[in-house]
Amino acid sequence: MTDERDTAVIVAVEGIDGSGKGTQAKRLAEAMTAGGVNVELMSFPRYGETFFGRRVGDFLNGRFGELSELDPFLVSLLYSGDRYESREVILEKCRSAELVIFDRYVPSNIAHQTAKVALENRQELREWIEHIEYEIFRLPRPDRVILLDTPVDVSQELIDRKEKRTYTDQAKDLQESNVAYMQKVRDAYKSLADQNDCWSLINVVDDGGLRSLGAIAADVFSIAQSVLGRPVQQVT
Ligand SMILES: Nc1ncnc2c1ncn2[C@@H]1O[C@H](COP(=O)(O)OP(=O)(O)OP(=O)(O)O)[C@@H](O)[C@H]1O
Ligand SMILES: Cc1cn([C@H]2C[C@H](O)[C@@H](COP(=O)(O)O)O2)c(=O)[nH]c1=O
Repeated sequence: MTDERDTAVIVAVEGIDGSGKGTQAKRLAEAMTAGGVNVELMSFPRYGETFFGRRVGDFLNGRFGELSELDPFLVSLLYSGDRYESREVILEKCRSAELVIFDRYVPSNIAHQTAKVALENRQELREWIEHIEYEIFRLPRPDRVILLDTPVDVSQELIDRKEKRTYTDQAKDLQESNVAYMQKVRDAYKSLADQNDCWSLINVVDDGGLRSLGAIAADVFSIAQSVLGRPVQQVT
């Protein structure tokens, strides 16, 4: 048995840095709570809360070297370690809530690390990460992954709007400042969404430019509601 989840439906909100994940995950939690759903929200990495989370912060501040110098197979372990240390908290939330929302989860590790390797090595790295996180660490799999698909130039502007982060004094960390890398991550995310039935893609930008937070939130709510399998009243 690899999945010790009890009853909670797990939704992971994903996307490149600055795509609005934190904002939309929080809005979804608030809207579902207002509609009477018992919700738990968790964000990864847990920078200040776990040993590995602090090491992720070190990595993103460049302590271990430049992106190109670091093997993504090994980098992925920092993030997996953060979730492994959080395993009891995750399982407790899955036992107590009806809906657990993750602002980034295992798919972030798959998209970000596979974007750093050649196309022919991606499948191996993806299976590596899934084996470690879901089989060895026995973390629950998400029921639905919601991808907020955002052009990199737009996400770069949105990162600039972010408040100061706890793990870095820099406006953009090691990965965020690398636009070419972020484009590869976007492509990796889109290809994962194409390949997996449990992924839903939401466009953050349309012909009119950046969509409003409310319009995107309505899409996110509708997907989460369908996974929950019951109507939830939307309190405005
Ligand atoms: N559709 C939008 N319209 C206007 N502002 C937005 C939109 N989406 C996000 N923002 C703003 O952009 C900034 C970044 O959003 P947010 O922190 O939610 O992104 P994120 O994907 O969680 O970023 P990261 O991965 O770097 O943590 C915030 O100030 C947020 O309010
Ligand atoms: C959870 C997780 C994250 N990452 C990457 C994605 C981002 O570049 C950073 C986290 O930055 P944020 O501003 O706090 O969202 O780390 C990853 O590669 N693997 C993961 O599991």
